[in-house]
Amino acid sequence: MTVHAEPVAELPDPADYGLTVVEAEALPAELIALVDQVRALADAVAHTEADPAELAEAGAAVAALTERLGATRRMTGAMLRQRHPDGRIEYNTLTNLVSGPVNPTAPPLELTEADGGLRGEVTLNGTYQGPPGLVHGGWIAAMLDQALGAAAGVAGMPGLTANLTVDYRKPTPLNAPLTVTSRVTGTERRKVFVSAEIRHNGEITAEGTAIMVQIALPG
Ligand SMILES: CCCCC/C=C\C/C=C\C/C=C\C/C=C\CCCC(=O)SCCNC(=O)CCNC(=O)[C@H](O)C(C)(C)COP(=O)(O)OP(=O)(O)OC[C@H]1O[C@@H](n2cnc3c(N)ncnc32)[C@H](O)[C@@H]1OP(=O)(O)O
Repeated sequence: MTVHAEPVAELPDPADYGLTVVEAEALPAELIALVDQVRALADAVAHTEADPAELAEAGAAVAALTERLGATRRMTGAMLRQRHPDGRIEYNTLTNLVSGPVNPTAPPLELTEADGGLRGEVTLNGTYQGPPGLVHGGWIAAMLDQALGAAAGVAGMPGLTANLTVDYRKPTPLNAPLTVTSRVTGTERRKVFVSAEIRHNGEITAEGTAIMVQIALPG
């Protein structure tokens, strides 16, 4: 494959695209803890057999909390900036569906640099269910897409997914540790070729490849 694309010398600052930037260390620990509580709440709601009176009471309590927390609201596209001790800077959308630290719908999947790419561990609860006891195929694709996009991003070539291919090799279990890995495999003009896998007990359950097209620099 011809290699033409160049990592951007310095990642574009999302503020130059008109986006709010939040420093990772500015996120209150209480917010992270609340997000975790809401994840557990979603799982409890999805599986509860509580009686109608208790459900009505819980619904009213949640509605009151929603109103209270909704009173102050960040912009939708806010970006998270992480400054690493070695000077590297990483950006992610704060409420990213797969790995946003303040999105209760996102599992706590943190991808960190390893073996020339990215690696992360995640255990998915029953709210990610497709077939009984198994992770939903659309969610598997979402996790692969994120790992693929983030691999291009940390390599200094952030872009949008133009094309995504997923192969489901084995059923991916719920409530079991999964490993997600990804890396850049090549570049051609603005195209960045990436590949990723999800493993359980060392065996690949799903793998994907994508073409990410590098975003245009502001201005
Ligand atoms: C807003 C930015 C804020 C600042 C950000 C700063 C830092 C961010 C850093 C890191 C971010 C980190 C992590 C993000 C992680 C994950 C996010 C998950 C990924 C997603 O969730 S992302 C959402 C879904 N995604 C879309 O919403 C894309 C919709 N789409 C489009 O926006 C356009 O479609 C686009 C831009 C893709 C291309 O449009 P375009 O006009 O720019 O480029 P063009 O068409 O000229 O194509 C150029 C070359 O790509 C080839 N090409 C194009 N399409 C192809 C296809 N389908 N298959 C095969 N090849 C294809 C052409 O053939 C040509 O190839 P060649 O060079 O060989 O001619």
